[in-house]
Amino acid sequence: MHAHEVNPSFYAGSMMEAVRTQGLLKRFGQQTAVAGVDLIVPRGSFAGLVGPNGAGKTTTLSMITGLLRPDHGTAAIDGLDVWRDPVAVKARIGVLPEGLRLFERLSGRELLVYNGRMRGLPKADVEQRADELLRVMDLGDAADKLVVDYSTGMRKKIGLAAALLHNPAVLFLDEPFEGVDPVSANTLTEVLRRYTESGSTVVFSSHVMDLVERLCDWVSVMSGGHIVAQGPLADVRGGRSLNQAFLDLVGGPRDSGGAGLDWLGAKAADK
Ligand SMILES: Nc1ncnc2c1ncn2[C@@H]1O[C@H](COP(=O)(O)OP(=O)(O)OP(=O)(O)O)[C@@H](O)[C@H]1O
Repeated sequence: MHAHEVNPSFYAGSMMEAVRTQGLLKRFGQQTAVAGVDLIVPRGSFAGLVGPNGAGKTTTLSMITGLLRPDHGTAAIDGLDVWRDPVAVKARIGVLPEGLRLFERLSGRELLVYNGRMRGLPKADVEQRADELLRVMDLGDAADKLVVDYSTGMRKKIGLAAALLHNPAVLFLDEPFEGVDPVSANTLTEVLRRYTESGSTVVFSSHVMDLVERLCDWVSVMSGGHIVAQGPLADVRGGRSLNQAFLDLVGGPRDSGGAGLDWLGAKAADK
């Protein structure tokens, strides 16, 4: 089937799903980064996308969020095709991308107000939401500081606040907890839990299995550009810890970790 020919049952079937991709494929030169991915995320899920470095998670999320055009395949959000209906899709999603770029010369508050106004929200609503988000994210004291002076964790939090401001139906987060302190991580978790309990959907990529196990009710595991397991957390775990399931699924540890590093460590110097 051609990249843009879609089986009509694809959209009918995808109405109950927040995200559904079919045969999503992306090559960079000779390398196939994403090799025909069928990602499914039911509505209201707290979904984790996990996989080793280079598995294709970021590339997949970029194609689903309209940032990178797929070579083949389709992606739908709430039954709407991402690449045929980009405006409607972008109104429904919030994105915290990897390596987030922010307007550095705005204050945190200005950044939120700018985002909200760009989304077409009325000024009074934007200001009220911005205030609440700044307070919940514990950025109240930094609200009028320039983003360029924010720490890594503060940048994640302001990025997440910006992604939430228009109350999207589906929120995509690439490594949202990286660099975030434990207290703030707890706050973020609470905010996201409340958000999914109301029927909205979170999809986040992470390498931290304990976190995924604790937060997620749905997991997709990627390896080498493919989905190697996907479903409710309990099914993917299959009675193991998620970490063990992950190691079993992606074939690690590739060797026992230390082989070939005889020179490494204090004992080597004694030899
Ligand atoms: N713009 C690009 N140009 C060339 N190769 C790329 C590009 N983006 C990604 N790749 C390659 O595609 C593969 C998948 O990368 P991707 O960033 O999607 O993986 P990932 O699962 O998000 O990895 P990580 O967990 O390390 O962030 C990698 O081998 C990477 O080198």
